[in-house]
Amino acid sequence: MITTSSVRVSHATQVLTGTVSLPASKSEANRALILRALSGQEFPIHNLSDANDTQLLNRLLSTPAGAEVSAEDAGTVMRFLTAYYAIKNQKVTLTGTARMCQRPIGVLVDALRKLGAQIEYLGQEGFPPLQIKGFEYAGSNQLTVRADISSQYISALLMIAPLLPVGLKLTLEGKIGSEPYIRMTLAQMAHFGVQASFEGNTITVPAHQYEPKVYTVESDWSAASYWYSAVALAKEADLLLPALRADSLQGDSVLPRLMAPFGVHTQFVAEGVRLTKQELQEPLERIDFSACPDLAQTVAALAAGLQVEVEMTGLESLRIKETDRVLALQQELPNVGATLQETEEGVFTVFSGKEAKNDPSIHTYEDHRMAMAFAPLALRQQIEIEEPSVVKKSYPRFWEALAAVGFEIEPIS
Ligand SMILES: O=C(O)C1=C[C@@H](OP(=O)(O)O)[C@@H](O)[C@H](O)C1
Ligand SMILES: C=C(OP(=O)(O)O)C(=O)O
Repeated sequence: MITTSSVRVSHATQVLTGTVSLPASKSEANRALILRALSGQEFPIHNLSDANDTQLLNRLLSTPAGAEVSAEDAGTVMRFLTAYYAIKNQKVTLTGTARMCQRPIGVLVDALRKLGAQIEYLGQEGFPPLQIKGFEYAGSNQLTVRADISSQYISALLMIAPLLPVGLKLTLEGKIGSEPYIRMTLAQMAHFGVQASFEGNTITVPAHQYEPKVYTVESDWSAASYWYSAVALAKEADLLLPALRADSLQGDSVLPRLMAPFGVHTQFVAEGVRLTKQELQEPLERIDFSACPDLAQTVAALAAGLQVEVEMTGLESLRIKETDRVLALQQELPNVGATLQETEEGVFTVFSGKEAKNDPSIHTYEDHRMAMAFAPLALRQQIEIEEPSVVKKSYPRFWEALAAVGFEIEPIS
């Protein structure tokens, strides 16, 4: 783990070959951990992510909850534990980093209150920290929730729904953002014996006991995106990304299709995926990130590196993630010769090919994806990334993995 204030990243040959070490998906791992805890049984979860988000949730679930619990900067931990502690009738104060206390949670708290949870806000209404005081079933088995802010509220409610006396009928209102994450939740619930139905905008979950069953977490497709970007920016590349599957539960497994126009060829092999270079395809279409918001920064930085123009939509949820990611991109892209401008309502265009700074330094705003999205640009010019330890949220061995395929990583104090 690099803990210096920044790292200087470069690559002498721009040729990438070898096997990349990928973390396991923190999304899948954190669902598996919550579902195991809700099952009340012990069973192995293989390939548990070493991401801080997952290690943190694992610790919090395997020790009795103290009076105050911190979800740190992990959205899934904050949202999933709010529902978990409520249904388990555990009295805790749930807090997080300063940024976490600016990330809304009102939709989830309102829904849990309707089900019978007693939850109070200790600071600003609608935001952590929360005091969870107990649960007394209110008799309702139908809820309507907004689906256009964060899918994590919906996943949190779905996972506890089978423990309610008669299950739950959840109606989703508005545009459904991050939908593949909702489907991932339902697929993992089905793995543990709970079959929900998702028809139109209504999800029906029966009351049912989760059944113990070994679970193996897939590698993280969001983390794979930085390698797709690296391949697109390299002169030559042949990389193996282990333990990724074509039949993934992760929405970010759209990468083979998304990255083909940027010159990356994906081949599914027995061990995972093999990435090689192919011709850049023109023209690049407008890309909608509402189903895969975690890929937006990767694509914006890559467009800057390739000096192409890209139109991006579906960025609404980026404003309430680890940082305001739209603003962070707008502030940092000019360092590498690009801008991000809202060209129509809801449409953001990366304009590139402007003059990049010499030895640019990228501020990362306590956001792992800012660090990882910009790092592959080192294949085109030396780049400094500030606060490199931020990657520990999802990909603690990111810098080591870059070094293993020829990137020079120089820690700077
Ligand atoms: O459920 C999950 O595991 C996640 C859902 C997404 O968040 P939103 O639903 O808030 O968009 C995604 O950005 C996040 O990294 C992980
Ligand atoms: C948005 C993210 O995480 P979370 O919302 O779980 O903090 C992310 O990992 O990009």
